[in-house]
Amino acid sequence: MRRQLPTSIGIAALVGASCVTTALLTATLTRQSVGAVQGPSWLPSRQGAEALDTLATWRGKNAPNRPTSHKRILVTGGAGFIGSHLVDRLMEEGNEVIVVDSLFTGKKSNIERWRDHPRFEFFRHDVIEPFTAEVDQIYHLACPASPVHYKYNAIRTLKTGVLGTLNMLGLAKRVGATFLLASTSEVYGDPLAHPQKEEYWGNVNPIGVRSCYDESKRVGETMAFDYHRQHGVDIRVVRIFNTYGPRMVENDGRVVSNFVGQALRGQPLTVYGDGSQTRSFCYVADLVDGIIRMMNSNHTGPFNLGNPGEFSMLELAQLIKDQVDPGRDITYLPATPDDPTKRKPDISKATTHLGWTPAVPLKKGLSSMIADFRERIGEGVTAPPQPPAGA
Ligand SMILES: O=c1ccn([C@@H]2O[C@H](COP(=O)(O)OP(=O)(O)O[C@H]3OC[C@@H](O)[C@H](O)[C@H]3O)[C@@H](O)[C@H]2O)c(=O)[nH]1
Repeated sequence: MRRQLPTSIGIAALVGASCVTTALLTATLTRQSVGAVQGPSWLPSRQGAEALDTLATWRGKNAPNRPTSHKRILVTGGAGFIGSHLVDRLMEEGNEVIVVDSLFTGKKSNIERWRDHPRFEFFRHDVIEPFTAEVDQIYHLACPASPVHYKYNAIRTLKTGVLGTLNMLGLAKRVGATFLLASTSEVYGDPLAHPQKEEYWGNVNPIGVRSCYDESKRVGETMAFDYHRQHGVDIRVVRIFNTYGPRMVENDGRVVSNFVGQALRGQPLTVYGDGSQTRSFCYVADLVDGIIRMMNSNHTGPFNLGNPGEFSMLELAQLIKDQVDPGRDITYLPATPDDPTKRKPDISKATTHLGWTPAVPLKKGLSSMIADFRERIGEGVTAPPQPPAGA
C-alpha cells in the first residue's frame, strides 16, 4: 500500500529543496561575482569551501539590517575591567555595542551607565557556549586574567580560552566579522629574551599552574591564525601586558590592586619573593586606545600592547606608599610557582604600524586608581580573601 506523505512534511521538503537550490545558486553567483579565496596550489580542492567562506563575508557585509552610519560590535568580557573601558569608548564613538559576559569576574555596575541606551545590549552568557549575533567586529576579551582568578578553576579557564575562542572564531567566520583576540604577555612565560619582541616564542611550562591561562592563550593565537589562513577570517591579535586603573576588581589578587587596597586599609604591603621581579604597567585608557587602533588597522599582529616602563615590585610598593602613606610596612611572602622574573614589552611594532605609544606615566595613573579604590573602600569594601602564601 502506498503511504501518503503528510502535507506539512511534503511542503517542508519542497521548501527545503528550494532553499538548497537558492543557496547553491547564490554560492555559484557569489563565486563568480565576488571571487573565491584562493588557497595555496599544493592544498587539495575543498569542494566549494572557498566560495562558502567568501559568501560568509559577503553575507556579513550585505545583511539586510546592517547599519551604514556606525558599526555593530560584540565585546566578550565587556563587563570586566578592560572590557568595560573599551565599551565606554565604543559607545562614545556612536557604535552599536553588544556585551557578552558570564559575570564570573565582570560586574554589571561597570556597564550600568549604558543599561537603557538604545545602542547597547547586555547578555549574561558564558562564551564556552556558542553565541550568535550579526556583527561587524568582535573584541574577544572574555577570560579571567588575574593569576588568582584563572588558577581558581583551571579547567574552566582552559575551556574559556579554548572553546570560548573557538566559538567566537566560528561566529566571526559565519558573519564575516573582524575578530580581535586579547592575548597576553603570558604567552612569553618566564622570558629568556628581554625586552620581549613578538618574534620571541616564549619559555612556558606546559604543565605548570599558570599553563591553564598561558597555554590556552597560546592555542587561542594558533586558532586565530588557522582560521585566518584556512577560512580567510580577518583577525587581529594583541598581547596585553600588565594593565591597571580604575575598576580593577579590588580582590583580584594582582599586585597593583593588592598594594593599593592594602595601603588604603592600613595593612602591610605583601611582596611575593624578594620583590626584585619586574613588570611594566600600562594605564587602562592607553591600552584601550591601542586595542581600538589595532582593530581598525589592517594588521593581523600579533602586536605587544603595554607600557615599556619597567619596575621591580619593591619599586612599585614604594610608589604606592609614597602616594597613600609612606609609613606602611612591607611583608615578604613566598614567591608563587613559575612567576616570571622579568617582563617588559618591545612596542616598536605597535608604534610603527598603529602610531601608538602609551601616554600616562605610572605615578599619574596610580593616583587615578587610588582615588577610585579610596571611594570603593570607603563604601565598605572589605579586605579580600587571599589564597595561601606561595599558591
Ligand atoms: O600581593 C602581591 C601580588 C603579586 N605580587 C607579584 O607581583 C607580580 C605581578 O603579579 P600580578 O598578579 O599582578 O600579574 P602577573 O604579571 O603575574 O600576571 C599578569 O600578566 C599579564 C596579564 O595578561 C595577566 O592578566 C596578569 O595576571 C608577580 O611577580 C607577583 O608575584 C606581589 O609581589 N604581591
